[in-house]
Amino acid sequence: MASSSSSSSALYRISNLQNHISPLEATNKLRSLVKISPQVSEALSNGRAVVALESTIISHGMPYPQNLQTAKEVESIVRENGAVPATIAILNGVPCIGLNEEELERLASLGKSVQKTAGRDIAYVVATRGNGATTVSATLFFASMVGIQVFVTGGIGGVHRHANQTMDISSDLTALGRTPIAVISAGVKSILDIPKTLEYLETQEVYVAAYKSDEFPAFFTEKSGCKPPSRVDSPEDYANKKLNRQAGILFAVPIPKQHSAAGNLIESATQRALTEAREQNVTGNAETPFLLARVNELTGGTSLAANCGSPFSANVSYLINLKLKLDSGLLKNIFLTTMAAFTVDFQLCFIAILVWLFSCFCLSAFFFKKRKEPELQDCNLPPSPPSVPVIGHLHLLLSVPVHKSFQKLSSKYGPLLYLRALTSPTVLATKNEAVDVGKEMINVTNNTICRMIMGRKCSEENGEAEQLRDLLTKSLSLVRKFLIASTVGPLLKKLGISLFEKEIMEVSQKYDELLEKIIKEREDNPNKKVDRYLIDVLLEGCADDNAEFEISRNQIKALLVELFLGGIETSGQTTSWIMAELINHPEMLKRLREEIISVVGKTKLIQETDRSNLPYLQAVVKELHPHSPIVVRNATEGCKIGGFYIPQNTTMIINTYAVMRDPDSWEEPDEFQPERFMVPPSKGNKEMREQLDLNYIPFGGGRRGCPGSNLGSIFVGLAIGTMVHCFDWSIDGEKVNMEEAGDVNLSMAHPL
Ligand code: HEM
Repeated sequence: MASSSSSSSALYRISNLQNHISPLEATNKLRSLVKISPQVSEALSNGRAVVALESTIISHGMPYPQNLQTAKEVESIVRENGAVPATIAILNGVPCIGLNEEELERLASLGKSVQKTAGRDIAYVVATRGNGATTVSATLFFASMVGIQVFVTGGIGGVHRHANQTMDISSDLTALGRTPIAVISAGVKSILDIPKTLEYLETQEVYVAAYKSDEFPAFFTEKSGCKPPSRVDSPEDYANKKLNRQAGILFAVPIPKQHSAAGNLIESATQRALTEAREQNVTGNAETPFLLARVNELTGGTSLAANCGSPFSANVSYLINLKLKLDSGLLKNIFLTTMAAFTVDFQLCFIAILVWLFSCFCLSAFFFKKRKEPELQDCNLPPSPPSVPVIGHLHLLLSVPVHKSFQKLSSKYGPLLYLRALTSPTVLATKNEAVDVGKEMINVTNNTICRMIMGRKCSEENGEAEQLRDLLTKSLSLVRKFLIASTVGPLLKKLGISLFEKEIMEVSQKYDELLEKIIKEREDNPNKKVDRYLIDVLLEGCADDNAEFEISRNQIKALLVELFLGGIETSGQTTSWIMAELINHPEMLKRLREEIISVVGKTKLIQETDRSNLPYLQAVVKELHPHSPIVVRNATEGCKIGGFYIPQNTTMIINTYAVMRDPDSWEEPDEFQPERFMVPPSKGNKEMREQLDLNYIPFGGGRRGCPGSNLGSIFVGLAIGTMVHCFDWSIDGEKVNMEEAGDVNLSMAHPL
């Protein structure tokens, strides 16, 4: 059953990492942490059939809510066949065998922010209390641990085509070799090396049989050209194969006839992509991403999946449908990242530190006299909500989503709040800060930013794009940590605790490797004098002792990281929110489209120069959801704000979210009303326009305000304009779900 009380401590969980070294001990310890659903538990003790299901296909296979619907459909087919489904996943560090509706919904809606968890990752995800979607190898591990004997999955991994150079062999195969479970799958995809996969399974002593076929199926097609070691024709046959061995059994069930047409289409696209890869000499690690992307392009991704999504049949063939449906979804290549999992992990570590600090403080309060701060005693500090002894208001700073809890406090105590995290003072200023921003936001994609900086995009094919996205997600998860660290960090540093150093070092090392590669490529570019981008100018400055500016190689890298971080996620999220609002307000979408058509026409694409003639487009873009709900400043010296005294070294948290939703400043602040920004530039409205500018702070403000706001406004206007101009939009259900993910960046809880 669920974890013991001690297991809720992060340190305890982290100590579990050592079990990685000793798998047997790990298995025993993990068993005590596993949560088995009442249905699965009852079925196992009564000897009823239980079918294990993996969860990576839910989190990474399709977008929400399609994935939820499919997961439920699959479970109900298992039930219809008289067995109990046990979908396996790790939630908040607890391995769950069998998910209830709520858990399934959560997993599905978290999507790709859940860590894809193979066997080797289990200890890490559990120890850091993360959310993990189990792959074949991890599902095998948990299923066998609790005594489940059958596992149905879409497909298993295999030996990659260039494994002789790359050693890329899926751990699914070794896991099968050591786990005595019957795995039913649709075979192995032809982008893998099927003959070598079968060889490897033989080495692992895995019994392999094709179901009612003399050929081993290739996932999308009935035939792969490879002969399976054996064949089974009925469940009885299967039962006869179920010997008491220590290795797994793999049953490969060919795609059902009714789906073979769609399967053949995917297969022929795969074959074409393989030929192209050979022609273009794409090999090694670059080959699989190249093939997946190319097959996606050639098949149109989801349209094919929809064709394959017909009702599941009553026997094991349902898994083929599932496979097809999910895998086509996978090919869609949608990368949705949120920071939810990281938040959880961070909070846990922090709680552990807190417990320790609490003890230290109790002792110090007992043994040492409190230092007085006479200079503050007569000061008119801002109002302060009740605090908890020793930790002060730290619990408020850690609450999620922090901007909403601050907004509530401000509505009760006023625009300026004095908070104390341990001993560090913090001021929340939530009103009318003078800022000089207010330009529309823009969708600056990863590619656009990279192209502007270095003249080429980070390529999907060689994995660079994925690498960059991964680094951005990790960096953004560190942002929240930095926010907290900026309030309590100096104190902890004094106590010899360095927060997140290891994590920061890892991320920065990976950035360094990626950027070093890009910089070298630019340095070796023979056309660099003609074909000049930002990076070339910076590199020239670095190499030239007499240049107008001085910049080191490391500083160039830091600047590029800053631009990636500042421009990519912000623009992407902002665009999603705006588009979601427009879809929920079809009359506004219609008005915007009419404006664009009247200026641009129906046959041309919207250009940068059209923007000034599109006031409604500009207003729509301005009516955004602020991507960074809080920005932070530090008072380097004591000062007065709004009549209150702010002591030196106070961290000031500006709640842009609350300012942008302040009912004293905005009429109906929670409503999407682009019209509020359509104030005619006549003299009479000057004051009104100035007031609007003062209240409008989604780009922060002052010297550290966003330097990319202007640049962004050009491209994002174009992105929104183009999407509205060129496409019809419709969604499942009546409205887009506008729930906010509770995090430091305002992302959609249910990505559009
Ligand atoms: C819709 C798009 C964007 C939004 C909502 C946004 C928002 C913000 C916010 C709120 C800040 C913090 C400001 C403060 O502390 O006062 C910031 C900082 C920054 N932004 Fe943006 N930004 C966007 C686009 C861009 C783009 C396109 C770039 C450049 C390519 C960029 C580069 C930066 C940088 C480098 C900083 C750090 C500035 C500093 O610390 O001095 N941003 N952004």
